[in-house]
Formats: sequence, C-alpha cells, structure tokens
Amino acid sequence: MSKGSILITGGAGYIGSHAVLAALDAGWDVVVVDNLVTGFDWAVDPRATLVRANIEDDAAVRGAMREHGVIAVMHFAGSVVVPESVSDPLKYYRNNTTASRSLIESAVACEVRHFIFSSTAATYGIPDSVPVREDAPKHPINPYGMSKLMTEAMLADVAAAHPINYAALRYFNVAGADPEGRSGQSTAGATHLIKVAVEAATGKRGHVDVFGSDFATPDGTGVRDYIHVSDLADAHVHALDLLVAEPAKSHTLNAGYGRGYSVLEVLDAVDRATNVTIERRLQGRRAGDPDALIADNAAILAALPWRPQRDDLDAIVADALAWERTLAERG
Ligand SMILES: NC(=O)c1ccc[n+]([C@@H]2O[C@H](COP(=O)([O-])OP(=O)(O)OC[C@H]3O[C@@H](n4cnc5c(N)ncnc54)[C@H](O)[C@@H]3O)[C@@H](O)[C@H]2O)c1
Ligand SMILES: O=c1ccn([C@@H]2O[C@H](COP(=O)(O)OP(=O)(O)O[C@H]3O[C@H](CO)[C@@H](O)[C@H](O)[C@H]3O)[C@@H](O)[C@H]2O)c(=O)[nH]1
Repeated sequence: MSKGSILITGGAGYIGSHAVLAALDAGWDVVVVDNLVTGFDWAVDPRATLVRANIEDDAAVRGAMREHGVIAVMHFAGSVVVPESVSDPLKYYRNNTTASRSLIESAVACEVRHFIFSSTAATYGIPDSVPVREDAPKHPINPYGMSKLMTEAMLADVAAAHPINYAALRYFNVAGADPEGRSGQSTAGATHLIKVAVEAATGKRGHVDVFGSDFATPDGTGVRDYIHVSDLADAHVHALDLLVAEPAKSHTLNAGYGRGYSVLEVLDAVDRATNVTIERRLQGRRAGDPDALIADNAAILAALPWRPQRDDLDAIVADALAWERTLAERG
C-alpha cells in the first residue's frame, strides 16, 4: 500500500533520480518536477510521474501538488557548478535561492507539511577544523554555497511561521551510482573527481589533473568525504519518516561518512578497479579549495535510523565505473 505522495524536484538529475528510486522502493508515490535543464527524462523511473516544468512555474507545481495530494517535497532542483556560480552569481541566486522561494511558497499554499532540502558542505566555506559539525561557522566562499545557505535561512523562518517542518541535508562529496545500474551521473562536462577519474579510466579523457599537491594533508592533495549516492538517497527517505513522525521539529544534518580520502587515494582506488594506471598531472590549486572537508556525522546518525550501506571507497568507485561503462555502451 502507498505511504502517500511526495513531490521530488530535480528528480531527473543525478542525486534526485536516485532519491526517486529510494522513495518508490520505500512505498511512496512520486511525482517529479524537472525542467530537464541538466536532467534526463529517461533517468526518471517509469513508476513516477514526470511533470516537465520549472519549479518557479507556480501553476504547474501547485497543480501537481493538489492533483497528487502531495504531503512532502524533496527539493533537489538547482544549479550545481561552483566555478560557474563565481562567474554568473545571479544565475545561482535565481535558480537556487529565488526559485526555492517560489517552491517553498507553493508548498505552504498547498499545505504540504514536510520539506527536505539539498544543502551542501559548501555552506561552511573553509572550516577551521575537520570533521566539521553543523554548528560550525558558515562562511561560504562562493555564490553557490551562499545561495544554499540563504535557502536554509528561508526554511527556518517559514517553518517557524507555518505548519511545515524541514530537513536540510548538507551533502559532502556525492559519488557512485545505483548498484543495480538503474541510474548514475550522466551530465556531460563533469568536474567532480570520481566522475572525472572513471571517465579517464574508460578512455573518455586522457588524464586527470590533480589540483594542488601542497595542501596540509598527509600526501599534500585535497581530502574529501565521499558519500555513495544511494546511501544519500536512503538518508532522504529516513529523514522524511522522521519529519512525518515528529511534525513540530526540523533538522539540519551533515550527510557524509566522517572519513576523508585524498585525491591520490581516490585515483589509486580507480587504478585498483581497472588494473590500469591513470595518468596524473600535478597542477596548481583550484581557487577556493579547502585542504580537507570531512563531515562530523554524529547528528545524522543520532537523528535517523540510517546506517550507511556503501561506506567503502572501492564500492563507490566500482559503481561509478559500472555506470560510466553503461554510458559508453549507449554512446
Ligand atoms: N553533486 C554533489 O556533489 C552535490 C553536493 C552538495 C549538494 N548538491 C545538491 O544536490 C542537488 C542535486 O544535484 P545533482 O548533482 O543531482 O545535480 P543535477 O544537475 O544532476 O540535478 C539537478 C536537476 O534539477 C533540474 N533543475 C535545475 N533547475 C531547475 C528548475 N529551476 N526547475 C526544475 N528543474 C530544475 C535539472 O534538470 C536536473 O535534473 C542540487 O541542489 C545540488 O546543489 C549536490
Ligand atoms: O579533476 C579534478 C577534480 C577535482 N580534484 C580535486 O578533488 C577534490 C574534490 O573535488 P570535486 O569533486 O570537484 O568536489 P568539491 O570541489 O570538493 O565540491 C563538491 O562537494 C561539495 C561539498 O563538499 C559540493 O557542495 C559541491 O557541489 C561539489 O562540487 C578537490 O580536492 C579537488 O581539488 C582534482 O584534483 N582534479
């Protein structure tokens, strides 16, 4: 029996398409709102209903909420390229902040009771120390992080004023693909390390640039907390159950494993998976890259019954590689 209907924005994108799978598998009915600007209609599981619309299209969004009796929103839609947010900040304040405002307003107008928001570790900027806790200072160093922090602030104010609660999940570095091969990261021009590395391993690019080898880390390369996208999707389903069970409480939670890997450790893992050595080219640092970004995940482990199932760099790489091969076969 269905648990009820939820609306997933950005459900045709990388993380959203995995959340659609997790929500459907958990017994929710799902309606996706996505304008396919970076997503793909084929990435939406056919059990879900796809409404091709911008989240700022109030008529389409409210129509979907009312028609399906939506009780909760999972909000993944947004613009996600950090350097682009620096060169075109207004795009990010439009698509991440203003568009989120419209969506939240639609949720309130349609008496949707629960809201889950894709926030980011980029809200912390360069942390004073790692692992970083949720109450650490938030000083984003790019418009992307600020556009998300502003949406967190809106949600806090709206939840205080209206009968809606929320979970803001601050994702660390999302990677991997559905272990059953149903979805994965498919957008061209990827910049994320594991995606770039599996593209190199499958011959789509010739080498990997290593951005910086003089960081204050054991091997000098940047350290990040990589979380498997399917574990992250499961965290959303658990967060939804919590919001439904305790409607007066909202939550802001880091979503990471609490363990970091360096760029070279990631590339070694990809080499292990293929028995081929990817060419590494040491480059200068990328602007604004912190030495290390690792989640303190005590809060999410305490709040949710969620327990990571794929906290293993080799498993993340294996799933990312399998998806990259699927994409290559499709051409
Ligand atoms: N990938 C990461 O490592 C990461 C880390 C932290 C946070 N996030 C957040 O997670 C969310 C999903 O990211 P992703 O990596 O899956 O990106 P993605 O680009 O694959 O997915 C975004 C989806 O939203 C859709 N979309 C964008 N703007 C829209 C709009 N105005 N109306 C309707 N649909 C719209 C796109 O078509 C796409 O399907 C984003 O909000 C992102 O900021 C991602
Ligand atoms: O070709 C590459 C790509 C990345 N890196 C390095 O690999 C690490 C990870 O980089 P990347 O995969 O680009 O992720 P981040 O820059 O850490 O940011 C991601 O993770 C953040 C949360 O931590 C999200 O908010 C952002 O959306 C998302 O881009 C960093 O040290 C990079 O300098 C390289 O050396 N070579």
